[in-house]
Amino acid sequence: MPLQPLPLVDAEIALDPAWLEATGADRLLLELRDRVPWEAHRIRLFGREHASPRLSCWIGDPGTAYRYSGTLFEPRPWPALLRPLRDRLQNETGVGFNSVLANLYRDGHDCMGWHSDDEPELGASPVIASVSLGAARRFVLKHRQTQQKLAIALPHGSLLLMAGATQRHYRHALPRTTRPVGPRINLTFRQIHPA
Ligand SMILES: O=C(O)CCC(=O)C(=O)O
Ligand SMILES: [Fe+2]
Repeated sequence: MPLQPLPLVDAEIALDPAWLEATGADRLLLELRDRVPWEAHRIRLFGREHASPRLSCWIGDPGTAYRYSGTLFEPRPWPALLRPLRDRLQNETGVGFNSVLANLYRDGHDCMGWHSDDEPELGASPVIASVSLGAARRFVLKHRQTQQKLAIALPHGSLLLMAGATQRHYRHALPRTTRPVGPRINLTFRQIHPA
């Protein structure tokens, strides 16, 4: 299924709900869960350090260190099973992704707060390719000025592409849920421009 553009002012965003076929997505979910060196990153919020409410791993080519929530993360090497995904994304988008932030949301308590992926090393108009595996969760975008909101379910095997001015005008979040949900892995492929 092709990427479908989502109607949202000041944004360039598109979704393919079934970018990966189901068995490939199943295998990726299980293997990533076992093989990625998941860490509880420390994040700084209002001057205090907390363990972030999810597990993460920063993966990338040498030279793609990433400053995020006040901490500098050195990249872990690419696991072999992510290379075909990165190559396919590069072929389909023309973007040379050199890094990926992997997040593991163990259950509905795990979440991600409001933010934009607008760190300077991502450049002026970052292209973010977000692949979701496992439990479908609600992803929410909110316009910085108008507060206009869009909520999208991100199903197993989906690809969400954010580009253009999306990060400038919108913040996004993955809210907590009280619904009983299984684990979810999200991969946000990025292009870091080394300083
Ligand atoms: O888990 C998601 O779908 C969102 C992840 C995200 O926003 C990020 O990694 O910056
Ligand atoms: Fe993000």
